[in-house]
This record gives sequence, structure tokens and C-alpha cells, in this order.
Amino acid sequence: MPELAVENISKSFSGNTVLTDVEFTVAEGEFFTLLGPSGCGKSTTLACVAGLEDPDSGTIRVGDNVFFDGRRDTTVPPEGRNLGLVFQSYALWPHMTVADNLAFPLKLRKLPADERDRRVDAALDKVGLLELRDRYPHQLSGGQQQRVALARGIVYSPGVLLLDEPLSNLDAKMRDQARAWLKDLQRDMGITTVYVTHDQVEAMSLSDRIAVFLGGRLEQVGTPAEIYETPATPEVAAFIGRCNLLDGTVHMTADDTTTVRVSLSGTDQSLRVPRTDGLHDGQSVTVGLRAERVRFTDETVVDEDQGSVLKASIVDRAYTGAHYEYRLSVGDLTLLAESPTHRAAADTTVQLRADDCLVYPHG
Ligand SMILES: Nc1ncnc2c1ncn2[C@@H]1O[C@H](COP(=O)(O)OP(=O)(O)OP(=O)(O)O)[C@@H](O)[C@H]1O
Repeated sequence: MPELAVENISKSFSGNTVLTDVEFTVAEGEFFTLLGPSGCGKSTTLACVAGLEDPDSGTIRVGDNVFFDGRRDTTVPPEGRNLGLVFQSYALWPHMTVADNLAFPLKLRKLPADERDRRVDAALDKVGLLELRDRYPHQLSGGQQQRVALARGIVYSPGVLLLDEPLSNLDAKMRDQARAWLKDLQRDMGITTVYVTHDQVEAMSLSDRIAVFLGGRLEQVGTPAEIYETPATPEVAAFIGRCNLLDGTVHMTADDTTTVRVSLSGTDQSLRVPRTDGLHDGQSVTVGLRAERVRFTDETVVDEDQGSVLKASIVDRAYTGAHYEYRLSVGDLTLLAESPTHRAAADTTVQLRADDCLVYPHG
């Protein structure tokens, strides 16, 4: 199966720009997720790939098959793209049985009846619902309806499977089960998949690679580990997980070999961050620091190559079951921390490893 290439697509609705130069490729058999907050343009991107919307410019193709080319005014209608589509609302036809729901797209493709039956049963078998083939949608649970919708998405062996928040109608427990099941199905079938979600845990656990969308632009494309460990911008860092963003100024001396000092705005305390080529004395930076990397310590000093300790006060703590979430104040700054341990004292010190600091120079 060839790769899906989306090149420089832009889109506005009534003069309101919702996509700007969006560009990504999805490799054969890859599970690729479009992740971002509500309204950032994920569904519009998927709709452009599906042919339900036309971009204003750019190109979309699968291998040599051009679906859309803004320069040539080429656009292939959705039914000519051979894509499987599954939406959040399962959109099953209520008056048709499960089997008829699946057979319908095959009828549209004019497949003979015996071939239709064979494919319907094979798809239902894949999602583990063969025995429910003669039921109507209202006789199924939400999770079963979602599986039928997925079976309908794969029944005609599409080149690419497009899924728009397919699990978000399920309760939390069912969603966990469905996620594992969906991942297994995708891997077994080796089908190239584009998945839309605003749920970062879902994106991290399902995807080979994630494209992070913010405000109609693609901020970063990478593996879940890349996105989490080395977010390209402070905005991506803030969107994924719980990340502190602290502004400050670099103070560099000739003795600084591995780390440099950053004096933080809002407090008279400083951090040590890795010395990198792009940094110079006096430079304004934003330092990103994940909440779970803020560690309570009883030490008051630490080797400068390792990082820093800050004096902090605990303002608030919440027990989540897996860990405690702390809100700390450091001068006028607020610092979020996560820890499995309970700290009772109001005043504390926290250790921040230089290697855990994500440094974003301004301008
Ligand atoms: N048909 C339309 N007409 C006008 N504006 C639209 C249309 N479709 C989408 N938009 C706007 O485009 C922007 C992006 O919408 P889109 O549905 O792609 O976002 P999303 O990231 O998928 O959000 P959600 O997770 O809430 O579905 C939003 O501001 C939305 O209001």
C-alpha cells in the first residue's frame, strides 16, 4: 500500500483561515495520529483527505494517485478515493441489520451477492461480532456499535483507514479496551491509518507517529517519545502532559562548560540548564520543565553540572491515586510537581536536573 502525502494544504471558511500549509506523509502500514485541542483543524484535515472538503490549495495523494491538486483544479470525489471512514457518531443505518450496514458500501461498488456475503462475514469476524450479524443497531451496546462502524470502514479493503475520534462516545473503561483492540486490529491488518483525537493518552498509546496541530498549523511530527521528550516549541510542551514554562535570562561565564545559569523572572532564584550552541549571555529564554521531573529533595545544594535546587512552598496538593499533584510557589512563580510521596511540610526544596530542562530561546 503506498504512502499518503499531504502537501501544503490551506483552507479557510468564509475568510476565516483554519489550516495553514499543513504537510505530512503517512508511511505504508503506519498508525498516524492528528492530535490537538478542539478547533485546531484536525477534522478539517481529515475531511480534506477523505474528499468531504476541498482545500483552497496544496496537494493530496496516495502513491501516484492524485486526490487533490489545487494548481490543476483536480479533485477526486470521496467514492473514488477508496478510503475507509469512521466517525465519532457511528452513523449506522438504524433500519438495517449489522450485515446490511456492512453490505451497503459493497452494493454501491456493485459487488456480486456471494462476494458481498463473504466480505461482510470476514469483516465481522475480524471485529469479533460475527454472531451479531442479524441484529439491528439499537440491539447493540455502544462498544459493539463502534465495532460495527469499524467493520464497515474496513469491509471493502480500503487503501487508507481514516478515523475521527471513533472512541470518544465510549465510557473510560470501554475506551481502554477498545484502544487495545483497535491497535491489535490495525497491526494485524497492516492498514495505513490516520486517526484524529484531542486525547493525548490515546494518541501516545496508539500511534507510530503523532502530528501535533495548534491553531491550524502543524507544530511537530514525531514518535510519541520524541513529542514528549523533545517538544519542538513551548506550545507543544504545554499541550502534552503537564509542563511548567518559566521565563528567564541566560547568564554565561567562561567557566560554564556543560550547563549555564538562567535567572528566573518572578523570583531571585536560578536554574542550571544544558549549555547549547544557540545560547548566549543575556538571552531571554523559556524553560520547560515537566511536573514529574520536579523532585522533592532534602539537599540544599547540588553539583552545577547536574542542575539546581530551588526553595519552594507547597500551596496545594491533590491525591490522584497514582501520585500527588502539587502546586508550589517559588517567589511569584507557580511550579507544578508530581510525586508518589506525600510531603507534609509547607516549605521544601526541589531538585531540577539540567537534563530535564527544555530550553526555548526567544526570537
Ligand atoms: N463547514 C465549516 N464552516 C465554517 N467553519 C468551519 C467548518 N468546519 C470547521 N470549521 C471551523 O474550522 C475550525 C477547525 O475545525 P475542526 O473541526 O477541523 O477542528 P478540530 O480540531 O477537529 O476540533 P474538534 O476536536 O472540536 O472537532 C473551527 O474553528 C471550526 O469552527
